[in-house]
Amino acid sequence: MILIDNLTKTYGDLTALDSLCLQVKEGEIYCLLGANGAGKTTTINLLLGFIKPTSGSAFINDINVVEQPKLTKNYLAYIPENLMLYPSLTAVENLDYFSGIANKKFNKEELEAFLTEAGLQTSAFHKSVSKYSKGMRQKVGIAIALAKDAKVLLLDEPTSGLDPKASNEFGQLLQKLRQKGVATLMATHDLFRAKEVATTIGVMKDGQLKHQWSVDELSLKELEDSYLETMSYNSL
Ligand SMILES: Nc1ncnc2c1ncn2[C@@H]1O[C@H](COP(=O)(O)OP(=O)(O)OP(=O)(O)O)[C@@H](O)[C@H]1O
Repeated sequence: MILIDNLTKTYGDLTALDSLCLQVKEGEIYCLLGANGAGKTTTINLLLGFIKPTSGSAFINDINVVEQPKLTKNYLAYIPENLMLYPSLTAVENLDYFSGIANKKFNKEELEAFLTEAGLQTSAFHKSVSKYSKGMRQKVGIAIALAKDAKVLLLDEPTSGLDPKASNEFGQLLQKLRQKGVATLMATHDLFRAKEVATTIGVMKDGQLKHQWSVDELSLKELEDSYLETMSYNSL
C-alpha cells in the first residue's frame, strides 16, 4: 500500500510538489497524468527515497519512507522509462543478480519461470540483454518485481517508446500483478494506456493533484477533454 500525506518538495522558489495526498491500496493501479514538469517524477523519486521532502510524509506498507528508506526497499520494485540492466549479462543472470540484492536466491529453473511469467520469450533467456528491445527489457523488470515478491510497484513512463503491441502486453502484465495484490503507481503521458490499465487516474499540474477519478467514472474522450482543459487553464 502507498500512502502519500501532504507531501511537498520545493527547490528554492519552485514548488515541484505541493501538498500531495493520495493512496494506492493493494490490487490498485493508480495512473498519474500531467504535462512535463507537473511533479510526477518528483513524487516517484520521493517514494524511492532518492530525494527528501520539504514537508509531509509518505508510507510504503505503513513504513515511513523518510525515516526508514532502506526498509521500504524490501517491498518496492521500480521500473523507469529506461530500465538499467547489466548489458553483458543475460536475462537470467540479471534476474539472479537483482534477486540477490533483494536477499532472494533462486535456481535456474525458478529464474526462468519468473521470466516466463513476465512474458519474455524462452529463446531470449540466455542472450545478452544488450540485444533486447525496450519491451523485452521492461519484461525483465516485471520478472525482477515478481522474483522479489514486491508489494508496491513504481513505474515512471514505462510504456513510453513501446509499440502498441508491447505496450498492450505491458498493460496485461500489470493486471497480473494487480491480481496478486500489488499496489502500482504509474506516471505516464499515455492517456489511452492509463484508461486501459488504471483503477484510479489522477491529473497533476504545477505540483498539485487537480483531478482524481475512479476509472469507471469517465470515458476515454471525457478523460482527454478534462485533461486538455486542465492543461489549458493557466493558474498564474
Ligand atoms: N533537482 C531539481 N532542481 C530544481 N528543480 C527541479 C529538480 N528536479 C525537478 N525539478 C523541477 O520540479 C518540477 C517537477 O518536475 P518533475 O520531473 O517531477 O515533473 P514530471 O511531471 O515528472 O515531468 P516529465 O513528464 O517531463 O517527466 C519541474 O519544474 C522541474 O523542473
